Amino acid sequence: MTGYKNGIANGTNGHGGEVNGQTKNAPAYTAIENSLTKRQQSLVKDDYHVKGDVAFDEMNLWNGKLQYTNGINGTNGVNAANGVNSIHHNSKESPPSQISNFNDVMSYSYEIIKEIADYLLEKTSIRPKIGVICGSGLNSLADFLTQTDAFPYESIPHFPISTVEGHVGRMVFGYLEGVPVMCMQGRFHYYEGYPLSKCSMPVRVMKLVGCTHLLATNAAGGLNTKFKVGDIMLVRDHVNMMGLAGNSPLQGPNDPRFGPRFPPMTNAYDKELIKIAKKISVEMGIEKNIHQGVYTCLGGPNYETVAELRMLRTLGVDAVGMSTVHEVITARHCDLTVFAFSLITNKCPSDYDSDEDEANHEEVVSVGKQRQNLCAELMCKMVRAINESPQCK
Ligand SMILES: O=P(O)(O)O[C@H]1O[C@H](CO)[C@@H](O)[C@H]1O
Ligand SMILES: Nc1nc2[nH]cnc2c(=O)[nH]1
Repeated sequence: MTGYKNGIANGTNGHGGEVNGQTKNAPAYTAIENSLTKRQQSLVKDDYHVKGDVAFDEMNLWNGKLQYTNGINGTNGVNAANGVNSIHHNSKESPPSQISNFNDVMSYSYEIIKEIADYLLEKTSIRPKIGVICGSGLNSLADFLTQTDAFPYESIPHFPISTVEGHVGRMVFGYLEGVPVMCMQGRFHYYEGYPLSKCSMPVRVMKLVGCTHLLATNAAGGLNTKFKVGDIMLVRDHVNMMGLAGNSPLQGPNDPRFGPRFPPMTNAYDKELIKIAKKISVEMGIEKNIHQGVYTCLGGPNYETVAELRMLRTLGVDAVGMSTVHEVITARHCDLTVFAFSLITNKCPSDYDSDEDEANHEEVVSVGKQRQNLCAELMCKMVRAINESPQCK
């Protein structure tokens, strides 16, 4: 292991750093800073003032200089942008023990994600504006793309593989309604054994490929008694149960090239796009089957007990699944505009004597397949609307 010492700088990405106590200029960093939106700049600036921020504390970003007093160069070839604060841990040969999932949070540096994005951009001439994630049973949404270039996950450097039935495991580039998109035909879940940061890593790839929007779909259990199987819930908000329990895709060193240490989530799901989706549902004549609501993600893979479902309902949750929330947090962190919908694939029982069948994945996938055309139509119309929205210009 390279080991790490106080003040070691990164040499690979043009950043300066403090080497043996001397500060170097960081021109590349200024370019990154300039590329951030005003909102991000102000948040990153706030961030910089937060004492104890893991990766970038003691960083003099605003003078165009990057000073790491406690940067780390080392494990898995990471650079100082992923440096870990060693204030509590000086000059040791092993990762700080207080970061229990150290290798996980270090495994997808900005440079690695850039490498993935560059790999894809080199292999396709399509320049997507919108990243789409297909939920369980909704893989066929990708079949609506035209002029496609498809990349099985195992062919993409550093990519995890998809292990869940109903998730094909390909990144498909193509056009929907003439709009360039990239589509994850299969997502990664926490229950597959991937840390949340890895599950949502492709969202950062979407950002670096040039997307401005994320359109996420999922299969979910309906808690709201008004929801019927086959209905669609436009996600208005989420309750981040895993986050409340201390698990976040943004855990670990923050790299401000993606976004600020403490991103807000007040308007995680774009209001305008929800309005547009409602209008579209009227045009499609399915307004009775479209609802708005709150989604939550649990770790899975087991479905919920009746007591858990009652608790979630009390908390104001309308639909429950095992995905999306960490993807949305990652997307908002890097300033992608988000639209998401859940296909209600099963009803969640509220008592032990319920007539409802117990949730099972076959049913989930089968309802997805039955409703794929409806979901595809909504998705196509939303893609067209997003493309016409001012943020996409
Ligand atoms: O969220 P998506 O991937 O659509 O799938 C949902 O359906 C599966 C369970 O049947 C879980 O993976 C859950 O998250
Ligand atoms: N957690 C969870 N995920 C789902 N995905 C599809 N249906 C369900 C459900 O009832 N619960």
